[in-house]
Amino acid sequence: MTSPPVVEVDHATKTFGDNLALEDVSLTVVRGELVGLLGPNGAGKSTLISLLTGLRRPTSGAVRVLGGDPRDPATRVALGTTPQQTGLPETLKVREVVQFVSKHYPDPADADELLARFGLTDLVGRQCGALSGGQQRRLAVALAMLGRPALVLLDEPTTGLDLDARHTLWNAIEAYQADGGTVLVTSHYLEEIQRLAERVVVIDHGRVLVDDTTRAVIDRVDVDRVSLVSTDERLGALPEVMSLERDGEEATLLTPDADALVRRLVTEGVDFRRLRIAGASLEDAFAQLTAMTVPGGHR
Ligand SMILES: Nc1ncnc2c1ncn2[C@@H]1O[C@H](COP(=O)(O)OP(=O)(O)OP(=O)(O)O)[C@@H](O)[C@H]1O
Repeated sequence: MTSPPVVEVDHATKTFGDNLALEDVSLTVVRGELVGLLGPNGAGKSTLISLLTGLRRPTSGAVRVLGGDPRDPATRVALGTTPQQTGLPETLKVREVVQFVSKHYPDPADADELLARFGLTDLVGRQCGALSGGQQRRLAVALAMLGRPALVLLDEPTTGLDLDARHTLWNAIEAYQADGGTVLVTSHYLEEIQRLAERVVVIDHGRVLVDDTTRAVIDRVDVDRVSLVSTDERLGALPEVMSLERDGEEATLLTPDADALVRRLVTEGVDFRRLRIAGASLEDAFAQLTAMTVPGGHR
């Protein structure tokens, strides 16, 4: 018998009064996938996650996690989650919270190993209220993985973290996936999703715009990113330039044809130095995809 997908969202719609937060969303995630869930503010990401954690019920359609109803405790025991806001008991020590959470699961992970993975070993005797925001965030994600869940849902896990703490988290998330875990992660840091996720689901105005491999999503945008140092006023008006951002003398522009742009710079006698050309990023793809939608969910 084949096991059911880890996540199955089947034509799910969620309304809050007149507000259509999700419209006819369908999504399947199988074991071992690490999927990035992207969308602008208010797109419906947190609503979708709340359906998967069983905190909310779809207005119509169905949501199943490991073949079961996520509102059923027997299903939820296989689910780890980190909400956007971290709420840890202030006066409990890290060790105590870990023991407490651990007791809720039939086959918890080795706590020492998990804490080491998240760089928290030296903090086990510290009260949660005395942890920095970044340490609390790391602990929250570690707790989400403590019960050896088949699926973890991470809503903005690295918001507010410094680069070191983000790297620690990324490595821990990858280690969890390497152990066979399945991850659905939202983030406003698109370079993070580009690094972690093999697959990206973009939602906007409550609808799935794109569901594809990260590589394929990036390849949809046929643009190059060109950076150079130049004060020339004509840059933004060149026909090969789609968009231009300036940071002092540093200019970053998007172009559909970097070769043609470079030829143009030379023939027009534009003064420039430190020219660098890179392919499009997930951020470029995301900007282009979501710019194509208008409020109301029409494409
Ligand atoms: N409890 C609620 N009552 C009424 N409307 C809600 C409720 N929760 C969410 N919404 C609305 O549903 C839509 C989707 O919101 P949601 O929080 O899912 O978006 P999001 O993609 O997670 O946004 P963000 O990136 O800002 O967290 C928004 O229009 C929001 O205002």
